[in-house]
Amino acid sequence: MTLADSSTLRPGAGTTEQRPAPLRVVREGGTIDVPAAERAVADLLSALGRDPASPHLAGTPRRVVDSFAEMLTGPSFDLTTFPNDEGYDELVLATALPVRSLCEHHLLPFAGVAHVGYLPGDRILGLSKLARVLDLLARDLQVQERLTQQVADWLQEHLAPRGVGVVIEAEHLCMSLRGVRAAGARTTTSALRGVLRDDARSRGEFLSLARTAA
Ligand SMILES: Nc1nc2c(ncn2[C@@H]2O[C@H](COP(=O)(O)OP(=O)(O)OP(=O)(O)O)[C@@H](O)[C@H]2O)c(=O)[nH]1
Ligand SMILES: [Zn+2]
Repeated sequence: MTLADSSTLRPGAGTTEQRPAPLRVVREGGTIDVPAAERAVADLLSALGRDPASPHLAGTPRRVVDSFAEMLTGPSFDLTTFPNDEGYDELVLATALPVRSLCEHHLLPFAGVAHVGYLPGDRILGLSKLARVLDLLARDLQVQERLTQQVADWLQEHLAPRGVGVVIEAEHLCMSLRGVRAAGARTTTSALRGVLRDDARSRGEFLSLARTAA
């Protein structure tokens, strides 16, 4: 199935100097050809030696395509920001945000938590939007490293904070349920930008808070 790459998330039009409109975060393209996808799942069942016409499997192509559609498309939202009138200049950190994504190698889920923080510049972000950006970028065929970097780069570009930090800890079913079967193994990735990357004290504070939250 074809979905637009996460890099096609883009702001909507319309900002003014005095009262910026929120950026509309949308996903371009990525329409799923449902009948073709259902045929492909039925073909896969046949190729695996199963009878897709059996009463037990008759609804399976539809359910599989519904599941992929849910995991690969996400709702648009407004990236609401507020002026940082009080000049808040310490870390804003959201911890234990749920992450669910699909490994692009095996089409199996990986899931865990993310800790996403930023050092505000001129604007602060509606807190829920950290989770929404993460969720939308995660609804894709991914590797954990790319997802981690995409969240950091996207926030750096659209919020223009002084720094961004993202840590993701996840379990990959392709690694725990099959293959090497390392049940319970977790993978940690991080992406740091701006002051959180360049300043040792800020970097240490962010990583230690993220570690405490783990
Ligand atoms: N770097 C990275 N690798 C991943 C991620 N998700 C899955 N993989 C790995 O992708 C690799 C694919 O390797 P292959 O050797 O082609 O696949 P495979 O034969 O199924 O490998 P095994 O999983 O070792 O059985 C595996 O090592 C997976 O563990 C991810 O998010 N990041
Ligand atoms: Zn995998």
